[in-house]
Amino acid sequence: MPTEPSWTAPLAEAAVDATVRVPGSKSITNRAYVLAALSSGSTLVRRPLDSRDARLMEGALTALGAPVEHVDGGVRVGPLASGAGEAHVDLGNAGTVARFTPALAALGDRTVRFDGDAAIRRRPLSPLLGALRDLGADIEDEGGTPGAPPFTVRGRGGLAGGEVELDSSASSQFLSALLLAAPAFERGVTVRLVGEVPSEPHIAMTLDMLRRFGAAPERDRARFHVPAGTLHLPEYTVEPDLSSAAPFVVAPLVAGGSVHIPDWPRETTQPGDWLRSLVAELGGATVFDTDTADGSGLRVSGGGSLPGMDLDLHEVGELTPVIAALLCFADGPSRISGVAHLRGHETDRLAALATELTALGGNVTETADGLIIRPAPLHAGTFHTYDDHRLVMAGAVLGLRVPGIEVENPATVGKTFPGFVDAWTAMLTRSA
Ligand SMILES: O=C(O)C1=C[C@@H](OP(=O)(O)O)[C@@H](O)[C@H](O)C1
Ligand SMILES: C=C(OP(=O)(O)O)C(=O)O
Repeated sequence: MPTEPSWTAPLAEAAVDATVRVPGSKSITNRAYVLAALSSGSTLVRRPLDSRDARLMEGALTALGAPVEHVDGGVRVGPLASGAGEAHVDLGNAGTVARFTPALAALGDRTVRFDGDAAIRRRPLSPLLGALRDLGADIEDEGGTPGAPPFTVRGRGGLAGGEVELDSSASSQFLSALLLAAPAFERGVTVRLVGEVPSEPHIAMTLDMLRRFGAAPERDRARFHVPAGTLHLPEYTVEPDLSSAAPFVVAPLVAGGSVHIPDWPRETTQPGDWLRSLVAELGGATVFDTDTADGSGLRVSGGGSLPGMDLDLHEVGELTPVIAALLCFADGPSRISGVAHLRGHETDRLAALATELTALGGNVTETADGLIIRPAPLHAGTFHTYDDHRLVMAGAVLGLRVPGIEVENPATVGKTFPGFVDAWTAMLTRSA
């Protein structure tokens, strides 16, 4: 991964007062691309995310035989075309690519090798590969850790489908992967979940998007059934990424003032929408505004002191780094729980946050499934980011109140938000 000099996260010299446009949702963009590739006709995906993870998905689908074209108004993705031969898929450190694309290879007829960054080799995958094998996929481990990249999928031109058991407790993306590909199996797929699944909103997102593309998924508690069917949706417009919006949403709680985020959806399956209730619990306010010069969106305001919080983030785990940074400024102790699976994210996020916040003077301890954060004054220092985009965002939040926070390798935020540093700097420049 390319690295660059560290970035001194700017201090908020005044209350914030800014409009911030955030890029398209990673989770929605990469689902739309996968569903488009599984469809009978092409889909124009409007306002998609353009970032490392989105480009990796575009590259994966191209390698698997789907045409992907950047056109006026978005990205057009066409159906997967059959074709023999060998292909290679670069997973980078994109969970969505690593989890969503092996099933597509198993349904095709190429021999496809999957590998990516060193970090993706350590992230959980084997329960999904096991379920795909149970459904008839031919997947060969290549040395290393069994059930982890690198591995090779030998497509046999289709799979019958049927019923399969899945443990999706390490990542909701295993379940989403089977559900997204299910309509292309001859008999569809029925998944019986064992254990709990985190990130429930992302499962709702998968079911919602399947329906929009014409599938008929059904859920009965831990049993999911998606019948075989033909998908097609000529156009799909991607919502702004509400998890990428998280640092901007919490900025007024730390610095005072308000931030307007255009196009925040009134209804959404994105986990980031939960931030609206968090802001209210922390003494801030959110309002949907319709008549600003920048169009309709969400206005977030804050200003008072922050109480300590007891938060189970099981359903919204990807928000943890930014929330942990925010809670360092609370005037009472906080506990974050329900996120043991974050140890298998871009990095072990619980260990990384405890280490980095402690090094800056924080009183932060790791628990088995979360963090305990007690009030303590923070000081200047380097905030290491472990090639994790959300740690860059967390470092930026710390810098609002603590002078001299040096965020290491800020470019790694390009996984989901390539223009983050500029957008953050502009928010503070306009507000000063
Ligand atoms: O399906 C998705 O798009 C995602 C699901 C979640 O994964 P986990 O369930 O592994 O946390 C989330 O953290 C990730 O950022 C995106
Ligand atoms: C866990 C995350 O990413 P991925 O899609 O790589 O799992 C994340 O974005 O917080």
